[in-house]
Amino acid sequence: MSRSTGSVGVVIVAAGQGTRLGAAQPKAFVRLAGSTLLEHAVTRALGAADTAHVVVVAPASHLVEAGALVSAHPRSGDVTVVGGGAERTASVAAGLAALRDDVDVVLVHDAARCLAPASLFDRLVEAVREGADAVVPGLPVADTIKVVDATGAVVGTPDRSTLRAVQTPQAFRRSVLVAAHASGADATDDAGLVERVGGRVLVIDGDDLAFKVTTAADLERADRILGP
Ligand SMILES: Nc1ccn([C@@H]2O[C@H](COP(=O)(O)OP(=O)(O)OP(=O)(O)O)[C@@H](O)[C@H]2O)c(=O)n1
Ligand SMILES: C[C@](O)(CO)[C@H](O)COP(=O)(O)O
Repeated sequence: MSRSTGSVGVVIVAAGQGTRLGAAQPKAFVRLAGSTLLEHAVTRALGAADTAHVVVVAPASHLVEAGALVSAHPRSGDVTVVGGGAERTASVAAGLAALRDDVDVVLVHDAARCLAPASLFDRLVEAVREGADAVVPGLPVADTIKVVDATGAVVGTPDRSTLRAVQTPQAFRRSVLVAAHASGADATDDAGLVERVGGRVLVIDGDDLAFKVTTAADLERADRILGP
């Protein structure tokens, strides 16, 4: 494994509708302590030590609004806004295609995990720089997990100590992620695509702040964390 020395790019996917949140606008454009989820995510991504380029993937209906939000950031020149797809995987692919040529370490991040701190980005980049192809943050699970069949009957109880609840950002050597996306495989996260093509994925300690805003209760949790 060789050390990576090129630039770091971050793809922030923000093109989902946020159906489960039920807001009047797409989730990334909902406000939290005065800023949108998207702005919180962009600020933290650009706050990471090595971030050179950020690609924001926005809904086609909100490209102008996303551009206006990004333009307020002092480093707006390092941010590109593109349109997303119908599925998260298609949105990530659109973001990947817009990364600068000199980027060789890519982090894929959900705008919905808007409080993931810059320090988490830094730890992931370091792990790729040390030679890993794909590195994701994960937390131990608190519940016992059952595997069930279509009837609801339990078919297994995995050893909980081997399980991790995986977050974003997820970090990759660019060539590895591009190849995984080109394979046409399907997965609920980018690490899953790499796994499908036989790649090795490393899990490092996640961060409680990287939780996903999915429901109104999650938004309230984020609001409480940011305080008055
Ligand atoms: N077509 C899509 C679907 C999702 N996402 C992004 O992927 C991240 C994780 O998705 P999730 O939290 O499930 O968001 P939504 O799909 O918007 O939520 P819901 O399923 O409630 O509609 C979010 O930042 C979302 O904006 C995206 O860019 N493009
Ligand atoms: C990428 C992800 O956030 C990792 O936990 C998750 O898989 C996204 O899933 P969703 O169904 O698109 O919310």
